[in-house]
Formats: sequence, structure tokens, C-alpha cells
Amino acid sequence: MKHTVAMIQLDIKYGDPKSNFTHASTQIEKAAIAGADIVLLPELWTTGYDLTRLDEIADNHARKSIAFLQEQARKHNVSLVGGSVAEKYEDGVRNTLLVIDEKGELVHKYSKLHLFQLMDEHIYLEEGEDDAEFELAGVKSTGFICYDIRFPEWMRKSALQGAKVMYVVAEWPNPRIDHWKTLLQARAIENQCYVVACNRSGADPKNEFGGMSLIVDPWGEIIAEGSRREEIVVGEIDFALVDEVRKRIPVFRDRREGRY
Ligand SMILES: O=C(O)CCC(=O)C(=O)O
Repeated sequence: MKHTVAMIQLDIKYGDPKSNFTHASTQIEKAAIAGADIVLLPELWTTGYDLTRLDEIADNHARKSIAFLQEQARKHNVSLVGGSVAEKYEDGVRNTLLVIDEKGELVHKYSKLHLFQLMDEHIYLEEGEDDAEFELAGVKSTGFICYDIRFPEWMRKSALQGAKVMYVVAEWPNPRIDHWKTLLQARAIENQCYVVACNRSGADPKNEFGGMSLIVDPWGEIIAEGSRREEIVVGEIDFALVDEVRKRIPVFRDRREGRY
């Protein structure tokens, strides 16, 4: 089963959801015109890291973001791993990934499990408690947010549940962009699955972000890679390759589960 995937390396306008919604809709349309049937947006794409103003700019139960993504999915007949948004609850704000299928149904919500202290997330955000797995395009899938990729055991859990693709949405800063690439390749190789990772471009008052969105195949080959600038990175994935690689080197069969 082949799919064309587009990762939108949005240059997010700091603390300005209105502009970001408008900009995202233009980019999603371009991705659909490029032939994508699965489209990714980056982490916190409505607000950026304007954490001190979350009271004002976070989205109540993500309602506005979900409605926007549903409309875009139906209009362009695409599934959306719709990045994450600052989602306001009664008891605080979470960093929540939204997945919408091509019919416009919300299929999954996941709030970031591992908060990144270097960017003050622990001060302004609540930790998530959701599972990462869902089904999209008829395939077992899973989704993670940025810092999550430093926790191989968290991602392994999804592979053990049969996930054939790991989607990642991020605002990964430039200075550690080598870690980004290496970690994503490692996660693809060790779990023998696709890793499709969308990072933002541009800068905010504190950080520059690295772009370099990636599609890594289950053999660890990079099949699409973005530049540092805003652009739409497109690549093709074929889930048959996951089964082929898992058959060639059967690491899931060979695991010594009782030992670890
Ligand atoms: O782990 C890193 O180096 C970056 C993580 C990050 O920027 C985030 O989780 O927002």
C-alpha cells in the first residue's frame, strides 16, 4: 500500500494563531496539489512557543484547531497528522497532537508525554497520559511529539503493538539538529518501520529551528529530507517494505523478552 506524504515545515508566527491558521491552509492546499494523501504539520503550529501567553492564545479543548483541520481534510481529501496545538483544559494546557482522516473524522488525540524542561514546558504545560497508537490509512500507526524521540522505550511500545509508521511532529532547534537526524534514523532501524518526521523552520525570540523534516524507511534509508527553510517535503512510503524488512532480520522474533 503506497502513500504520498507531505511534511509542511511551517515558519510559525510567534503567538499569532490567526496568521498561522491562514498560512497553514495555503500550505495544506499546496501539499494536496503536490499529490499528498497524508499531510503533516509541526508541533505547536498555532502559537509557537509563546508559553507565557497561553492563557490568552491556547485553544479551548482544541475545538477551533480540530474544526479547522476537519474542514481542510474534507476539502482536499487528505489525512492530516495535524501537528500539535496548545490545548486548554479546566486544569491547564497540554501540547496535543491531532490526527484527522480524509473524511474529516478525528481519529486520535495525544498529549505530549515527555515535557522538555530546556524550553520551559514543565512550567507552562501539563504532562499527557494518552496512548500513542492509532489507525490511519488502514495501517497501525503511532504519533510522537519532539522530545519524545529521545525515549526509545516509549516508541518501541508502539512497534510491539504492530505500528508500521511513526509520525513525529516537532519544533526541534538548530543547535541539536544532528541529534534529530540520528535519533530518527535509529528509531526507524531498530523498530523496522517508517519514521515520518515534520519539523518547523524559522525562529522565535529564543530559538532558531532546524527544518530538515525526514522520511526514513524501515531499512534506515532517508527517502526525503527537507532544507532549513520553509518548504513542503514530499515522499512516497510503501508499507509492504515494513513486512519485507521484518522478515529479512526478524528482530521482533529474536527478542529475549524475559531478559529485559
Ligand atoms: O530534545 C531536544 O533536543 C529538543 C526537544 C524539543 O525541542 C521539544 O521537545 O520541544
